[in-house]
Amino acid sequence: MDSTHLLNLHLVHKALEYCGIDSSRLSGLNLQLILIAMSTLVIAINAIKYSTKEKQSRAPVVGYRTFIEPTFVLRGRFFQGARQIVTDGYNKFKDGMFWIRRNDTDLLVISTKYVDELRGLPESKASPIQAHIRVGKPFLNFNDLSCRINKNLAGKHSTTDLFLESNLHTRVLQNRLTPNLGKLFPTIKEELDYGMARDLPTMGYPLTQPLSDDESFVELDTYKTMLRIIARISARMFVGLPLCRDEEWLHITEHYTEDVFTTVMLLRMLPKFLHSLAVWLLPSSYRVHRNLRRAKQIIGPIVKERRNIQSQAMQSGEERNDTLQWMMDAATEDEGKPEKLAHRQLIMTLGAVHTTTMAVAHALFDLCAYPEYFGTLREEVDRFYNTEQAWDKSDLTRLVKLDSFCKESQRFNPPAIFAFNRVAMESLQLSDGITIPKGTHFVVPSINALMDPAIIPDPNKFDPLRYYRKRLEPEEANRHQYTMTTNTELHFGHGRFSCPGRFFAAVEMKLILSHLLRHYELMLPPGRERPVNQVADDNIFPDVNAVLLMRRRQGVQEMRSEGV
Ligand code: HEM
Repeated sequence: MDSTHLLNLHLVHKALEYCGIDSSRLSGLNLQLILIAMSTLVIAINAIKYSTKEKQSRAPVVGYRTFIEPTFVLRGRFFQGARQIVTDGYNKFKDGMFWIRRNDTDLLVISTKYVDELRGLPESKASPIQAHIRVGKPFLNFNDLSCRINKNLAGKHSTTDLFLESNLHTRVLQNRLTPNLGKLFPTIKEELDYGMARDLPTMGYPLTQPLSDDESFVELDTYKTMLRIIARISARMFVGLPLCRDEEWLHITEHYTEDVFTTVMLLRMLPKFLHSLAVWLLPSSYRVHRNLRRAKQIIGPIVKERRNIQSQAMQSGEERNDTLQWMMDAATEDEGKPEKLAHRQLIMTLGAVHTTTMAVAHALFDLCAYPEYFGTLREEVDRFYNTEQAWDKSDLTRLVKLDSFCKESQRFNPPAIFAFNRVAMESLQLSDGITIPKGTHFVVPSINALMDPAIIPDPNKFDPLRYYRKRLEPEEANRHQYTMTTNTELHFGHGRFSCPGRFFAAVEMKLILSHLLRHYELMLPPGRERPVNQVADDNIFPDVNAVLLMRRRQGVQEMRSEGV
């Protein structure tokens, strides 16, 4: 009799003793029969459990290299290798579901075919906020999957948990900022001009000096310069003058997001029970809290002063058109507390500034990597500049080639591998009978959908005018725009909770690109290729250190007195 068999018999003895049966009175054969019966029972119980489990739970886990690869190794590999792992899963299960293991959590990746039936669900059923913000509980509760999930932004540990309290900022972006973009256009452009004149490395804009043929190229620190310009424009919309030109405020808004992300990425590497301790030790977390404290000190008095002026017989003098004022107007008593309004300014900045900067940086890198498109885009931009009529937002919507370029650049360089992050707040029954259990964090592989030849022809070709060409068909003229979302074009989300700031982002982006196209020559440094994107888990970033070369463009005639 081998040692395993002995051990089994010993366990049978113990089990029988535990049940109050005197096992010494049973023969060896009986014991073996009992052993077989117990094993059969265990197998049967498991088989019943498996067959009655909801179909979804059987979704396969992708990424393991071999069946003996430890899960912590797979999670570690996901940090840099997410794209390949998800692509492998997509290629095998694109019409179904599969699990991926991230350092902090498991995500259920679902087919794009489910997006249409899920996109209208309310927060109480499929919650994006829970998926982005909430922090999982440190200890497991096997009855509630959500306890095992640490959400994308680690909630209170990164100070983003204010999102959970209410959606005041989203209401304001949807109801005030987006509908007023036309009216706000001159203000946006004024801030853009101010930023371009101050922050670009080539001075001399507006073109006061004649250009010489041999004017040399200078380096453009692409990401950092665009970040500053976009932080300025966002601040002008969010808090208005004079704070939007305050160096400390701009610094806070630029760095809050960076430090939140650094904190979140570091926390993901640690077990959850260490998070509360780690946030006290991480320098990035310290900076998050310091910037938040300072933001409250800065915004608090402004809110009080504005309220004082308003209460003095509503004589505010000029109408304030910024999100701080709109939030003050729309807030409930609790939402309107000065420290909460300050906090919300930073939360909104978190959604607005780096996302748009990344998109602009990617577009500039793509422009320089495909310089053959400079001519086509410049021709379109110049046509609009070379008229005497004043610029407005509708001019931007007529920049259809530039719009198409932005969309194609985003297709190749989205902000993340996944979109449509949701947590099932209750069991979700899908139309094909599959269930997503309560508490599951699910996502859609948006990057793969837009690289799938079944969805988009010749997907690996960078074709910046593909959407422009589609729009030449009369019935398609108003479709395929940068800001439009569908169940396969998900980089701004889709449906009820799609990005409320994307129309503002598109205005900023097209203004910046058309300004640069109009006034400057840009190129990659000789011998360099397009800067390679960086990845961290499912996030995708442009190379923040990559430089481009730029110089003023020759022979540009300014028709407009304001010198756009
Ligand atoms: C190119 C730039 C941008 C990209 C790629 C982007 C992308 C996204 C995505 C993917 C979502 C999640 C949608 C979902 O859950 O399904 C989102 C949400 C959000 N975005 Fe943007 N965004 C951009 C610019 C902006 C700007 C400029 C603002 C502010 C003015 C903004 C404010 C927000 C807010 C507040 C949310 C949360 C909405 C909610 O769940 O209530 N975003 N964005």
